[in-house]
Amino acid sequence: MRPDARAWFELRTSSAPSLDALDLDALLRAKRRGQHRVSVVLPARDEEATVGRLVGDLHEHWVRRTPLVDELLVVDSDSTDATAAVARAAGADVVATADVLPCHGSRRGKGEALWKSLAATTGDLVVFLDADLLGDVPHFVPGLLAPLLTDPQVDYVKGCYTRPLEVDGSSVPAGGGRVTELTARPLLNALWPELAGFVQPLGGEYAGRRSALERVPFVSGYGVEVGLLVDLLELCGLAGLAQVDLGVRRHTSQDQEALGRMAGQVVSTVLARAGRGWAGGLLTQFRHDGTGFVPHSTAVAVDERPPMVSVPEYRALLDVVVVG
Ligand SMILES: O=c1ccn([C@@H]2O[C@H](COP(=O)(O)OP(=O)(O)O)[C@@H](O)[C@H]2O)c(=O)[nH]1
Ligand SMILES: O=C(O)[C@@H](COP(=O)(O)O)O[C@H]1O[C@H](CO)[C@@H](O)[C@H](O)[C@H]1O
Repeated sequence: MRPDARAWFELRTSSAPSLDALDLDALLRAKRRGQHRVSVVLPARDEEATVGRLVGDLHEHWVRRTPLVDELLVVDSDSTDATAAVARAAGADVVATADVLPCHGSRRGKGEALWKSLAATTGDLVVFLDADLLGDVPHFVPGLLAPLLTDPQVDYVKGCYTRPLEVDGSSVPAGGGRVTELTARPLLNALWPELAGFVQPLGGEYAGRRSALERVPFVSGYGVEVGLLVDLLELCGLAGLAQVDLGVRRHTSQDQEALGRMAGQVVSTVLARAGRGWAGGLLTQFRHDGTGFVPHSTAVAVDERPPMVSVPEYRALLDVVVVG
């Protein structure tokens, strides 16, 4: 690592305490002192199998028992299953991506759900968690919030963790984060070496100040995490970014072909931010049909939404919230 990345890694990497070691009173005092409002957002597409337990845990710990979270929102991203009903029954508010800022239409992708969530929440601190997380993860929320509640210089916090890989229902202790290890990390080291200290640049668990999040574009698909990292580096500087060790992160994994398409979106975003671009924006992959290889192409061109602060309807919403 370059000296600046190494210095950042030493200074801005912290560890989240376990739930029983957490000083909840101190956290709540910091929240009150800063007059903070906390929104937790779960983007979800077809997550009925996992979203209920996850939302139930979060609601029990951080809404019912301890008022750390003021809004718990699941953004239903074109689900075809019972994600919305399961999430609502477990205690979350639920909104369909298409129903937020409808005048701006609706695009496919995780980043679209995250962008729209800014117009569907009111917290000055926003926590994002994937909805396919497995295991006990309530400590992720205070872990991600702590740097924002205690250090005014920090605007954005990424979770980091070890990443087992779920294969055919069984879990192997390492091997997760395939796009991170095989695509994002080499590219970021090459093009933004100051970001080399991020352990999980693509991780789906992160938190930020609304004042920063609303000033950067949101890539509509899976390029959203790498896009946010590069754009927030520019907006906030490396000193404004932090990471917190959350322990272990397990989630439902996709197959290699799907991750190839995800990697295509990540590469497309990196090339766009590096001032290059992907001519044609098409990724060609191959399947074998028993007699020969069959090519099939997927569009991976970057599609992104502008900084939310530039959207008139969003500013009108904030005026209402401020006045109201
Ligand atoms: O179009 C999409 C794709 C994904 N997701 C959600 O974004 C999170 C991460 O997506 P996924 O699990 O597909 O990625 P992985 O974790 O496998 O990298 C999950 O909560 C998905 O339900 C979403 O809201 N809209
Ligand atoms: O980190 C990664 O390599 C990918 C794939 O993880 P796995 O190999 O399925 O554990 O997962 C992340 O990347 C996506 C794109 O940034 C994020 O949207 C996901 O939340 C995150 O899980």
